[in-house]
Amino acid sequence: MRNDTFDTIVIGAGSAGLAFARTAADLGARVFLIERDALGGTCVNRGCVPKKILWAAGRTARSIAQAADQGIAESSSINFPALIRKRDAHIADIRASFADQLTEKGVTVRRGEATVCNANTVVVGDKTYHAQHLVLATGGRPTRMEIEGAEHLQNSDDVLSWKARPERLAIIGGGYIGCEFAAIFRALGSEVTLIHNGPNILDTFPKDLALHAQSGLRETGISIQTNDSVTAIKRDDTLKYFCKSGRMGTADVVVAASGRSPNIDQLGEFVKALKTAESGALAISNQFQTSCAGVYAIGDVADRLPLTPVATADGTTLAHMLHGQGATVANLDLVATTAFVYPPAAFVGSTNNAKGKSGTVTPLAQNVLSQSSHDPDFYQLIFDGKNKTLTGASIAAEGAEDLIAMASALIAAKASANAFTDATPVHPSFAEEFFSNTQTQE
Ligand SMILES: Cc1cc2nc3c(=O)[nH]c(=O)nc-3n(C[C@H](O)[C@H](O)[C@H](O)COP(=O)(O)OP(=O)(O)OC[C@H]3O[C@@H](n4cnc5c(N)ncnc54)[C@H](O)[C@@H]3O)c2cc1C
Ligand SMILES: NC(=O)c1ccc[n+]([C@@H]2O[C@H](COP(=O)([O-])OP(=O)(O)OC[C@H]3O[C@@H](n4cnc5c(N)ncnc54)[C@H](O)[C@@H]3O)[C@@H](O)[C@H]2O)c1
Repeated sequence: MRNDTFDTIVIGAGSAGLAFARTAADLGARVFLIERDALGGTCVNRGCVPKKILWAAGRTARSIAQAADQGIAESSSINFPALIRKRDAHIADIRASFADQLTEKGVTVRRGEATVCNANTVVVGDKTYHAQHLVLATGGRPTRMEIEGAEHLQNSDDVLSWKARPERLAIIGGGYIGCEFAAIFRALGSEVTLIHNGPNILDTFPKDLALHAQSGLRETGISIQTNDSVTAIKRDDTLKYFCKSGRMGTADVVVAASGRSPNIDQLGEFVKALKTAESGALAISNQFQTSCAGVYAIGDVADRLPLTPVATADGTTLAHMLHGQGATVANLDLVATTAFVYPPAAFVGSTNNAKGKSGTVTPLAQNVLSQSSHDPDFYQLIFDGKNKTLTGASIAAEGAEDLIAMASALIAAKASANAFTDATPVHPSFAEEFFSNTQTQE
């Protein structure tokens, strides 16, 4: 058997590419996986994992700072370099375990930058490889802002490789990344300004949840400038940023978190000619096929939802489609998501500002609990007006990133409003409050 010819070539060993390669190999396919950087891609090396470790440290710092309220003596000092060393060692272990798994499963891994010649041919360095199927799983990168002094900006890749914590931080963009970094670095002791170009942060989230998160971030001392943007950065003896509103600020670091762009352009002319969607990502069919037969796209490079669980699910599904008995494509309406602020803000399903949703949405219950606590909890349940089945949920509370998965399962099971009346939650608990309000406000 030729060692340059495979059943499938996969470009990119991030969440999507790894899921595809592992599953396809389990199904008996000969898989060739190309990666130019570290195994694990964005999520493991410069995304979810390093971010969540910092988030967990920030949560601990906040708990210690609030301990005095509970009669516990307060004392905290953060050794940032030690935290980063521990985090990076953990990430190195994950990468090593990926390498072992791929070897065990017989996936051929090639390190280097891939260029696509046609639907069946890929070049890495001076070698050419062939396959029946080609899977593009090249992910995305931070979008470069085109402003005066852009060379002074840092991005999420830079933030997650910092060895020291900046004292004064300005962040441009109030999406997931901007809000999470703002919350984390504030919790770790930095002075933070967040500059967002819309009327409120987290503008892809249900409005009430986004406003709740915004006021929570402000309460921690983060300065949030909405309907504003940075137009220029200048460095002389200090780093200065100039805003559209006329405001000016100084910071040790200015971070651009204004969005991400799919990695399409570096793959060669053949891929550049594939059809893209409005989002800029590759347009795909409901079988993940791009505009060229035999060429597939999964993960952030494809026009889906740029989240790890979607990349992983789609990679697994496509492997079953190409090398197994087929599989059902993950329903994006059931994908739960969380912004890791404090407390985490999570939602799933239809929202009061969801795009493309039809029918009536009736928020049955909405409440702010624990007025005396530092982090009031928030929830919102959306029921289909006619059938009173649960179609959406928002939660901002300690543990919301886990609770929201239960809401997703209830939506999948088409739970009715009665499910909340029939079930008896724990006392005293957050669930107790929102179950009983659902019952009384129906
Ligand atoms: C700061 C941050 C925090 C995040 N937090 C979360 C979170 O908490 N939860 C969540 O669900 N999602 C989160 N995300 C999003 C998540 O990381 C992505 O959705 C996910 O990693 C996408 O996986 P992927 O496999 O599509 O792409 P990637 O993981 O980006 O992998 C693509 C791989 O392709 C390689 N590649 C690209 N071009 C080539 C080429 N020409 N040749 C060879 N190799 C190539 C790249 O080096 C990379 O390793 C976060 C993202 C960021 C940036
Ligand atoms: N917890 C998570 O699941 C998580 C965390 C991080 C990232 N992600 C994924 O990564 C994707 C990218 O995240 P992101 O936060 O970079 O992008 P984003 O598109 O979610 O948010 C960017 C925000 O920046 C604002 N913006 C753009 N240009 C601006 C400017 N010039 N001035 C001020 N504001 C500006 C936009 O209005 C937008 O709200 C997300 O959509 C998400 O899918 C997920």
